[in-house]
Amino acid sequence: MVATEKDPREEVIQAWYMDDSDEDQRLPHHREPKEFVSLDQLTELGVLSWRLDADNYETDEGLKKIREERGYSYMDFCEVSPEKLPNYEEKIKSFFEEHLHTDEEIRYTVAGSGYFDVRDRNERWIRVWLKKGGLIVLPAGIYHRFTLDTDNYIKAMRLFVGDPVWTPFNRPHDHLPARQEYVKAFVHKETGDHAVDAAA
Ligand SMILES: CSCCC(=O)/C(O)=C/O
Ligand SMILES: [Fe+2]
Repeated sequence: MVATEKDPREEVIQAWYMDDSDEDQRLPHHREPKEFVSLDQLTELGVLSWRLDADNYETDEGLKKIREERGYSYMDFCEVSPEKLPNYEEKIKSFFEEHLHTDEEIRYTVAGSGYFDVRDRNERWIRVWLKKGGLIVLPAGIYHRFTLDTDNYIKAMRLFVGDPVWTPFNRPHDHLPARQEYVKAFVHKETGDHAVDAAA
């Protein structure tokens, strides 16, 4: 892609640093002034992203290629809304608890939208807004959480390598190998000639 062309992913995936307010978790929570985070910055944290054709996911060659290359053999759908999700209040509360998984969390929005919040290297929350057509991979070991936005609806495809394990490990779970590997690969990694870490 030429530098002046807009990245098509940005139409369905946007990210920004969050404010510190306790208002409704479904609000955007932009800082003042707004502080956007690029998809390249997300990649630096291990968060990968694609834009796909959500109206044709059954036949989409782009999705097929990602699944083949990354070994995503398992697929199902998770619909989150007050009407569709059993035990909605309990589930939405647990999705918004800061947690990690010992495997990647792969979510592809085929309808609606929602916020996946991830911690950066300095423990600041980045809000990642995933709309229809956006696919993200959160790496194993990254602390994150999920909430609906004010439209109150998402239908997400969930992908996994082999039999799925959805277990959330609520923070703190720093001793888990998945967390230690994440920290080594993305928090304490060498960038240029100096190490960047949370204490910097
Ligand atoms: C839209 S998928 C529901 C959220 C979820 O599965 C999860 O693990 C969030 O971290
Ligand atoms: Fe999760």
